[in-house]
Amino acid sequence: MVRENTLTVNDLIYPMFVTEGKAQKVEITSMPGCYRYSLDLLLKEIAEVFELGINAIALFPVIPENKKDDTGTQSYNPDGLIQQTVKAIKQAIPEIVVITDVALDPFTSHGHDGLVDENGTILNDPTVEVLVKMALSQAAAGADFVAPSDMMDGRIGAIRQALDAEGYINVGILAYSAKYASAYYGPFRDALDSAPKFGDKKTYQMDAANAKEALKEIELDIAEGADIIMVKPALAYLDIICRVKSATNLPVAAYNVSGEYAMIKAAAQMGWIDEKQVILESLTSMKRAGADLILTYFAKEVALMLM
Ligand SMILES: NCc1[nH]cc(CCC(=O)O)c1CC(=O)O
Ligand SMILES: [Mg+2]
Repeated sequence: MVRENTLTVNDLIYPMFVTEGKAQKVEITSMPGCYRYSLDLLLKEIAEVFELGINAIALFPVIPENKKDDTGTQSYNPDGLIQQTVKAIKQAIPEIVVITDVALDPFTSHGHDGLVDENGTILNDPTVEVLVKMALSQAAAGADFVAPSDMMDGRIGAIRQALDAEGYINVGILAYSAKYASAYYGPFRDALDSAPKFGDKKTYQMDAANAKEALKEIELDIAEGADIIMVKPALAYLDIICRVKSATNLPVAAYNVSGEYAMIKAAAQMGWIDEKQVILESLTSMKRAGADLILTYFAKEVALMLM
């Protein structure tokens, strides 16, 4: 009766990986229970999770090496993997909310989230121009939200302006506003073969030691038109979720990332923890910290647990 926070399936957004081809369901070694799906099987899985009450999915593409290049040109191909996938999902299940990732790393041969010069320096403004084209191509395909996970400065305002100018006034922006340069993304980068080929993402993702900086980042994205702001990762950043929640009335999302998922799976496989209880406790802690929405690879398992 006096419980203050209750995790529900409505809080969950399910990140899903799509790959080219047919009849593909390839498990991600470092993320047991997570798969790269080809579109035909992805649609079946989405129908299943929608039935379980999951109302929103976040899509991530697995792009073959031979389609990657230094400028991520496939990212804004109107007939690209993500664009085709969004169209097919909205045709099959129009009610499910489809959130697309806006960042160049799955599409660049170097694996960085943006364009880089010969010294490996990220080129913020030229990258924003490409991200705008990417977001427009996703909106044209039917995405409900575009989710810039790149951390370039000014990309939220530029994307908002471009979406509105092209008439996509109802396409929302889920901004990865406080995204840290985290080692917890390892398994995800395995899934997409997208680890940076040189250097790291510390020049554009945040320093894990900083909290006030997150408040500056969300302030900028809110002023630029973000509809939802995100803190990422989640479990080691509950204090950031809490500070951010107190600083805004916008919905706050938390991303329970691949490394957090993999750790629980590994400990559970060793028989060292009660997996279901640890999953529920971890996600409830994110809600307690202030998360209104949680992107989590546990979404389907939790939906089944909460039935
Ligand atoms: N920019 C791409 C992106 N979008 C989501 C994640 C990580 C998600 C996860 O680890 O679950 C990443 C990887 C990265 O920034 O390197
Ligand atoms: Mg920013």
